[in-house]
Amino acid sequence: MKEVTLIDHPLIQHKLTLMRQVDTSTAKFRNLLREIGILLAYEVTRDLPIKYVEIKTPLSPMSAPMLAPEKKMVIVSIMRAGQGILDGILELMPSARVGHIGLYRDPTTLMAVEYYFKMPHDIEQRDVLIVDPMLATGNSAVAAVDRLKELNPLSMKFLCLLAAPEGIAHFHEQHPDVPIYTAAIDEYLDEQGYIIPGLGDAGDRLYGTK
Ligand SMILES: O=P(O)(O)OC[C@H]1O[C@H](OP(=O)(O)OP(=O)(O)O)[C@H](O)[C@@H]1O
Ligand SMILES: O=c1cc[nH]c(=O)[nH]1
Ligand SMILES: [Mg+2]
Repeated sequence: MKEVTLIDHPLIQHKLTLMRQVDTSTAKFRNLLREIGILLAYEVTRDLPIKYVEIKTPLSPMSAPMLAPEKKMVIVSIMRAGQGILDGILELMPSARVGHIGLYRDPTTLMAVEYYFKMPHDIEQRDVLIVDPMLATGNSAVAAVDRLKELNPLSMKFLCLLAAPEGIAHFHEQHPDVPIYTAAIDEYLDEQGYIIPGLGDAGDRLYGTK
């Protein structure tokens, strides 16, 4: 399949530019990521199926669309930085089930190291939306999908804010069946595996740890 969807809505682009700026505070960065999470979730759920139900307005009966109840989703956040997008998505979909996978990049090998994994028990009956603001080398996203595939969910999508071409290529090579949604594709990775121009270390900027 090998799909990349660029979600380049003007509101998202504007907010992303504010996030990238070096002097944007932790509080502003956090709020912008939450707001972008809402907008991204709106776009990425565009294909959710609907069902018609009979309702009454104050003036008339009608057959009206609602989300099909059998279409069950789980949002999987790659910690830490995924939590920032997750907060926005949950504002839009407050009853969504949530899974967490804790991964950090080893700074020398740039490989993902797992430290936490907790998913809803019925994930094999659900469609998974994995969220992480950054797709850099792609090692974290690939590791998350590797782990989730062991649990056999119905489908998976990967949603991020910024992707590097190298990360997209690596992810496509390993998981051509999982579509990527991103708000921007940047230029390249530097020697430390940071996205250029990027926004820096998303987790550190979100939580003020640097
Ligand atoms: O594509 P990759 O090269 O794997 O890089 C992307 C990963 O790096 C960041 O997490 P980080 O390891 O910094 O952990 P953190 O969120 O706890 O800061 C980011 O949130 C991704 O998970
Ligand atoms: O640029 C990058 C690359 C990986 N992780 C980040 O948070 N930022
Ligand atoms: Mg980090």
